[in-house]
Amino acid sequence: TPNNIPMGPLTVPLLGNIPQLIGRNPLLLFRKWRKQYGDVFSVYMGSQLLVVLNGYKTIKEALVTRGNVFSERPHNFLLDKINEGEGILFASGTSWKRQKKFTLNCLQELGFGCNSLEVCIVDEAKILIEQIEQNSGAPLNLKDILIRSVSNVICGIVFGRRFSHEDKQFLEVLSNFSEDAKYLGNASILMNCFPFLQYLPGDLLGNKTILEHTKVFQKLYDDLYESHQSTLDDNNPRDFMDLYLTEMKKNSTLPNKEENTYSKNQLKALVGDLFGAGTETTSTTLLWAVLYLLHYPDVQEKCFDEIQTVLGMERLPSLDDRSHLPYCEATILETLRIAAVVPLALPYAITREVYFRGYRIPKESSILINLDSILHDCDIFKDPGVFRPERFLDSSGQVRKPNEFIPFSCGRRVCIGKKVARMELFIFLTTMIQKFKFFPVDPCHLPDLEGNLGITYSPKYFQVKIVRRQDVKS
Ligand code: HEM
Repeated sequence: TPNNIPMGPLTVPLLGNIPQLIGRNPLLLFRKWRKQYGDVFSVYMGSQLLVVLNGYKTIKEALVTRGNVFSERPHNFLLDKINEGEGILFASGTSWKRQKKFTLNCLQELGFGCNSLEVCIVDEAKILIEQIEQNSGAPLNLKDILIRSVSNVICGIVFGRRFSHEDKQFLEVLSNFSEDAKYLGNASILMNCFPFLQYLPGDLLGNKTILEHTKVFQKLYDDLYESHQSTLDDNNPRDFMDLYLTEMKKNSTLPNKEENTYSKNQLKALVGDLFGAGTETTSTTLLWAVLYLLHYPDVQEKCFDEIQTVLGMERLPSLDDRSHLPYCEATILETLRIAAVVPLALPYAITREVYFRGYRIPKESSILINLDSILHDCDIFKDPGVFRPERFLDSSGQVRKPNEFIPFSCGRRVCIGKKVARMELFIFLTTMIQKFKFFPVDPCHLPDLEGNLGITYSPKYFQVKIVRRQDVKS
């Protein structure tokens, strides 16, 4: 290729590879292009070069061995407008490093991996069960209920409170986040390549809707910010917001203003990131789990039998049960693998020219980390399209995770929420399986296993019939 840039499919003038991608599942195309062009290939969105990295060795070499080069995010037209480069998800440089480190420490302090967060998740699981019970036996859109439960866990961490499933403001923010996640992937990529699209009449790409939604979130955030400010006790932090406000106060006395990366706007961006990154991902994984259980009823029964043997029907699952429920754990791992909920991680940027695996990657190129290429690699996971939890069990029935299993990515940008996500997935899923049995609404037409790619890869809309275990006729 000219100038030793990675090879890739033929491009159309001005549009690059957009015509091949429109209306198709990019993940399937990327699988095909990997076979044709190898583990490092190029795709053009307009004139913008995206280098797609595939396979465990290549991705690990980039994100871990050369993590100093592969750790920045590209400018994103929409998110720059919303977050002004602050927060974690789409921030870069010193500000990102400080905010990520601080957030990780806070999450640790607030009970990541220890009891208080677990209590919050178990309480939320009880409410989830009540919500499902109200609709037992009728076709149900489980997605909305799951989003409310999962985001209440984030609310507990960030604001120290939960919201009722009927709270109008809460419901509006959640429905906005869901809609934004659908639009964000396509809208922001296209708008980055063709900024003039923002001036088109109407709102074909959803950019105007997304910006409108930020106002609703801003109102909720402002209310909670004020109430935290007025009741703050530096010595008794109640939640993430309190910890941040205390740190902000400390930093405001720094003589060198450049050093201070703590601000009200920065906090708003962080809260938005924790919601955005923590809610859609985890609830979508749970939804995929239910969808796969509909397709693989034997797996559902094995999980139920294991739970019944270890816990019975009454005692609710807790994190201590994880090691005693290896088949359930393996089912969660298999869902994280097969669903690949964040299949292309988040885009990376190269801020200077880089030589990688013999190729030249020009400055300002974007990099896509194709996690799907690992999680569906048939050399690592035999028959990758088959849902088989046993692949995560060793010969003695204990959980076994290969190093290549990285649904949360790796290196400096690794997901900060992977512990909390794993806790939620375990408690929510095992509690639901203990109490209910999932049935397809129409046994002759199971919901589609091919999903939609936005920022996450999510199932197409489906309903499920959920029946209380005690009401199931054997
Ligand atoms: C099943 C659930 C989840 C999955 C599969 C998942 C996966 C990922 C992936 C693949 C990335 C991209 C890393 C990269 O760019 O290389 C990421 C980033 C991130 N995740 Fe998660 N995540 C999940 C849940 C959560 C939760 C619960 C939180 C918050 C509590 C969270 C917070 C974040 C943040 C803040 C980042 C950005 C990290 C950075 O840019 O430095 N995630 N996640």
